Amino acid sequence: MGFEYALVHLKYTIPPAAALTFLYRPLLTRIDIYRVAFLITIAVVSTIPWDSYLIRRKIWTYPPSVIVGPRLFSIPAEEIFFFVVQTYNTSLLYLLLSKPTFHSAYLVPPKAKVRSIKWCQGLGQVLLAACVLVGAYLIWRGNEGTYLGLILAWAGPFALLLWSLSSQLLVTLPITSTWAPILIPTVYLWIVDTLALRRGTWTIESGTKFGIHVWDGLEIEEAIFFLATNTLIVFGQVAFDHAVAIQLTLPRLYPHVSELPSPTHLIQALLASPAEYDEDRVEAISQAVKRLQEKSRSFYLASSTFSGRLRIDLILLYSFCRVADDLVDNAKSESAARDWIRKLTRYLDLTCASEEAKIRSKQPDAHRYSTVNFPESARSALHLLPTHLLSFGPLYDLLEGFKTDLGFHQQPGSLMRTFPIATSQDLERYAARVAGTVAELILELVFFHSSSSITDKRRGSLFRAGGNMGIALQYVNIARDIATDAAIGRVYLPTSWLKECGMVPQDVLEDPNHPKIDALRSRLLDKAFAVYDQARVAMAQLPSDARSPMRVAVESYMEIGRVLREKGYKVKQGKATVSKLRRFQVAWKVMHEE
Ligand SMILES: CC(C)=CCC/C(C)=C/CC/C(C)=C/CC/C(C)=C/[C@@H]1[C@@H](COP(=O)(O)OP(=O)(O)O)[C@]1(C)CC/C=C(\C)CC/C=C(\C)CCC=C(C)C
Repeated sequence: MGFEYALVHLKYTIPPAAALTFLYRPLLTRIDIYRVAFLITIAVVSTIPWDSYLIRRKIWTYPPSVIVGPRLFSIPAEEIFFFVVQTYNTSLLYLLLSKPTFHSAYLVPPKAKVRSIKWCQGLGQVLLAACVLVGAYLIWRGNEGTYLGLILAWAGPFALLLWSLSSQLLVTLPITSTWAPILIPTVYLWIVDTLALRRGTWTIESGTKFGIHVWDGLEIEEAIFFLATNTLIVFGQVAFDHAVAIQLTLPRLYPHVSELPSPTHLIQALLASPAEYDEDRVEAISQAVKRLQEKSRSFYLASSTFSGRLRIDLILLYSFCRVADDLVDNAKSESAARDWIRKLTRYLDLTCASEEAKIRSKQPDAHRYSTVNFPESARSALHLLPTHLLSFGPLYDLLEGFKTDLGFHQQPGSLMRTFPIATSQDLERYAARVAGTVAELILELVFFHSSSSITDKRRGSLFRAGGNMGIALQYVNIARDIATDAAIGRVYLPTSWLKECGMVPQDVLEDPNHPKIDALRSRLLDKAFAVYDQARVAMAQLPSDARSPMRVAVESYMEIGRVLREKGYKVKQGKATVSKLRRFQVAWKVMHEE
C-alpha cells in the first residue's frame, strides 16, 4: 500500500479541478451539471473494460507500493478517479472557453464554404476509419504495436461516430471551442505523465510498446492516449451542444424543449436530416449574432451569460431594434427617415393583425410587405422578431421615440435646425420611449422563458423598474455620444441645461468638447446613476435563472458611464470604450455577487 498515485491527484489533477470549478461556478447551470455527469458516466463505463484488459495483460502496471489498495475489475481506485477527474477538467475547460460561442449560428455551413467543409468532413472520416483499421492490425500483429493498437481500436470508433454526427460544428466552430480545450489539458497531462513514469508511479511494460519517445520520459503511446481521450471528451461536449442547438434553434421541429433533454432526444436531434432545418431561420440567427457582435460589445458579452431559447430571442430582439434604429438614423433626409418609420409601423400593423388572427405561418402579408419595402439585409431581422411573445405597445412606442430624432433634421432650404429636447422632461420622455420600451420587451421575454412563476404585482413593479433602468442606460448612451451626435446635428442635452451655462445647442455642434459641456455630461451621468441606483434594487426580484445575466447586461453598459466619469478615458471611433479586460471583470464581479 502506498500513496504515490493518490499524491499525483492531490498535486496535479485536483488543483486544476478546484480552479476550474471556482472560475466556472457563477456560470454553471443545471444543464451543465447534467452534461458533465452524463459524459463522466460514459467515460467511466466505456473505459473500465478496456483499462481492465490492459492491466490484466500487464501492458501497464502499478506496483502495489504506490496505490492505496481497492480495485474494481483489477483497476486501482486512483485510476477510476483519473477517468472522472480528467473528464471533469477537460469538460469544464471546454465550457469555460466555449461560453461566448453561440452554437445555433453554426448549424448550417456558410454557402461559400460548403465544399471545403464537406471535404474536411470526408477527410476526417477517412482518417479516423484508418486509425481503427491500423489499431485492429496492430493488435492482430501483436508485440510492440499492441498498446498503440488497443488505444486506436478503442478510441477510434467513438471518435468516428462523434465526428460523423457533429463534424459540421467541429470544422466550423472557433478553435477556442475545439482545439484549445483538447490541446491545453493534453499537454498538461503529458507533463504529469512524464513525471509519473519517471517516478515509477505507473509503468508501461516493454514488449507491447514501440519505445519511441515524444520527449525524454514520454512514450508515444501515452501521448496518443491523452490526446485521444481529451479529443473524445471535447467531441462529446460539442455533440451535446450541437444536439441542444438543433432543438433550441428549430422550434418548428422541436416546439417544446426540455431543460434536461434525454440522451434519446439528443441523439434524435443529431440524426435529424439537415434538409429538414429551417435554413432561413438559422441564417437569420447567424446574421443577428454577427450584428450584435459588431455593434454592441456590452450586450454581446452579456448575451453569452443567457442560455436556452431566451438567449436566441434576446439576440433576435436586439437585431430588430438595431436594424430599425439604423434605418432611421442612416436615412439621407428627414422625409426618408420618416418613410422608414412609416414602413416599420405598417410592418408591425400587418404582423399584429396576423398574430391576432393566429396565423403563425410566417405572417404572409407582413412577409410580402417587407420583401417589397425593406432592403434584404434588414428583412431577416424583421421576420424573426419573436412577436408572438411580445406586446406591440412598446414596439410602437420605440418607433414613436425614433420620431424625436427626426426633429433634429434641417428643414430643406433653411439653415435653421430645431432641437426637440428642450427640458429634462423631454429628455426623460425620449429615453423612456427608445430605451424604457426595450427594457419592457426584454422583460417580457425573460418572464416567458423563465421556469419560475411570477405574480402580476411583481411583474408590474419589475416593468416599472426595468423602464427606469432603460432610461438610465439611455442617459449613459447620450453622455457617451455627445460628440458623435453633434457630428450629425443632434444635441440631446436639454436646451434648458445649456441655457443655464449661457450656451445654445449650436455651441455644442461647433465645439462638443468644450469644458462647459464636460460639466453637463457629469450632470447627465449623475442623473443616470441616480435612476440606476433606484431601479437596481428591483433586480433581486427577477426570476433566478435570468437574474445574473440581466445584471451583467445592465452593469456592462453602466460601466461605460463609470469610464466616462474617469479622467483620460480611451475613445474609439469617437466613443468612450470599456476595455475587454474591464468588461470581463465587471461580468465576473456581477456573476460572483449572486
Ligand atoms: C443580452 C442582449 C442580447 C440584450 C439585448 C438588449 C437589447 C434588445 C438592446 C436593444 C438595443 C437597441 C439597438 C435599441 C434601439 C434604441 C436604442 C439605440 C437604445 C439604446 C441602446 C444602446 O445601444 P447602443 O449603444 O448599441 O446604441 P447606439 O450605438 O447608440 O445606437 C440603449 C441605451 C437602450 C438599451 C436599453 C436596455 C437594454 C434596457 C435595459 C433594462 C433592462 C435590461 C431591464 C433591467 C430590469 C430591471 C428590473 C431593473
